[in-house]
Amino acid sequence: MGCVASTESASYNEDEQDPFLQSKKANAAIEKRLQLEKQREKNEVKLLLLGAGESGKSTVLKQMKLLHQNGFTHQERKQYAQVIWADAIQSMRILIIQARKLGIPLDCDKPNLPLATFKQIILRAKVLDHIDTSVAGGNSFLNDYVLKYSERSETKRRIQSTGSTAANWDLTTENNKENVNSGELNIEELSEGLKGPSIRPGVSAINSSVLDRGSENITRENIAEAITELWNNDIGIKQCFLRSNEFQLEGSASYYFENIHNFANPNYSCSNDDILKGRIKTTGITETNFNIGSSKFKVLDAGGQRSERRKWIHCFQDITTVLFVLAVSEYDQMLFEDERVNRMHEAIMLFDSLCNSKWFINIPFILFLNKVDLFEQKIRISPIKKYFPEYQGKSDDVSQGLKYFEDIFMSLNRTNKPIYVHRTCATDTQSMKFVLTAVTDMIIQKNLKNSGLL
Ligand SMILES: Nc1nc2c(ncn2[C@@H]2O[C@H](COP(=O)(O)OP(=O)(O)OP(=O)(O)O)[C@@H](O)[C@H]2O)c(=O)[nH]1
Ligand SMILES: [Mg+2]
Repeated sequence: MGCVASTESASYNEDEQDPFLQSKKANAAIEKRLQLEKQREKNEVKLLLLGAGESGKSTVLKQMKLLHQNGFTHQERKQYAQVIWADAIQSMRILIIQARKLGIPLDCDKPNLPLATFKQIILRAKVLDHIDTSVAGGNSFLNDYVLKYSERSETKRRIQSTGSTAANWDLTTENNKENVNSGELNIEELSEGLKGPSIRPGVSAINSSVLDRGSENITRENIAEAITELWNNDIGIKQCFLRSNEFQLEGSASYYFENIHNFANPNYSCSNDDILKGRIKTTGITETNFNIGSSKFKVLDAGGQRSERRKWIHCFQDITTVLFVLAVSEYDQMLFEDERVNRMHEAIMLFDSLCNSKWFINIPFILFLNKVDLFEQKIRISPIKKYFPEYQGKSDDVSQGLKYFEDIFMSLNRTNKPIYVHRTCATDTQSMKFVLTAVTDMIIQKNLKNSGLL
């Protein structure tokens, strides 16, 4: 026994001193590590979310976080509470202003009606006095806020945009640059000259006295009450809302109004549904990692507005699958960036250039026909034919309408790659669970097959 042991030990020592054997061992170890790395890489999926602004890309990512991560952080819940509160007040303000522009009579413009007081509260409230801007996102929140709500920026957007099609997503062009300057913070411009009739004595005495003491005395409760009253009781506001495809309004405005008393609480922490309904524009490209089954998913979420698209090319390398999100309900709306361009036309142009680009010749595409819930509500009041005269289907037939747009997108594919289509409502967690499970399973299977692991 002892003899064997001593022989082994001797041979071990000899091996250790043999430089040839040592380097052979080191090579073998490196080889093994590389093999493992390759195996891991083969199991890694890079999913790229693309589509025009507001189509729902980040909402899809949020659903993935709910499904495969621990959901949202406390900070995110607080941040969305601030952003939604600001957007709710501005959305009601926009409805009042746009009603005037569209010639829709408002009950809150009628003298002697209590609604006039509520209108004044909304027009006079200084939104930024009522939120914690640092929690809402600091400078990027302010920049986005100015861009969204300043009338001056609105005019500038129209002037600056080229309005042409392909050039808008030329990754090298500087034409789409939007000059965001926080020095232009002039939100009160919105209500200037639109103050309407003065408040009559005796009408809604409590709120009138709030206003008499100046806008700094307007509380969050006053604002929440005003929004609720105008939303529930002013027929003109509802009529204007039904025509919101004619101007820019947050897609979830009605949800904000209906839940305004939650957002009015400065300590409110958003629920999952609130966050799914809330909107924070993506700037740049975010990367989120998930472990799904034995695969690693790297999900890249790119900002979809025109000025953001110049950055896209930086993440086109080594993509496993592209998920293109289309807001199918937006066939009757104009771009936020350029109000002369129809949102569906923009999405068609975008899909055409991406699907047939050299980067993605052999990369499978998934197409989400998103916002089907809004599409269903909309087609009855806003006929597809008015915006797409070639449409031959019935004006109130949801599946014919969806098929029409699906066919347009499928016909754009001039490559041999497959396109997998799903009809989605990205804000609906239950249905998205099924869709995303099917999608990720399919991607994993395809990826393993392509890597020779299956
Ligand atoms: N009703 C409804 N709203 C949706 C749906 N999908 C997204 N939204 C809402 O649409 C708004 C925009 O969604 P985002 O996910 O931020 O859009 P995005 O594509 O990431 O936009 P960018 O970051 O600007 O490119 C949010 O308020 C969402 O809640 C949907 O299927 N139905
Ligand atoms: Mg986004």
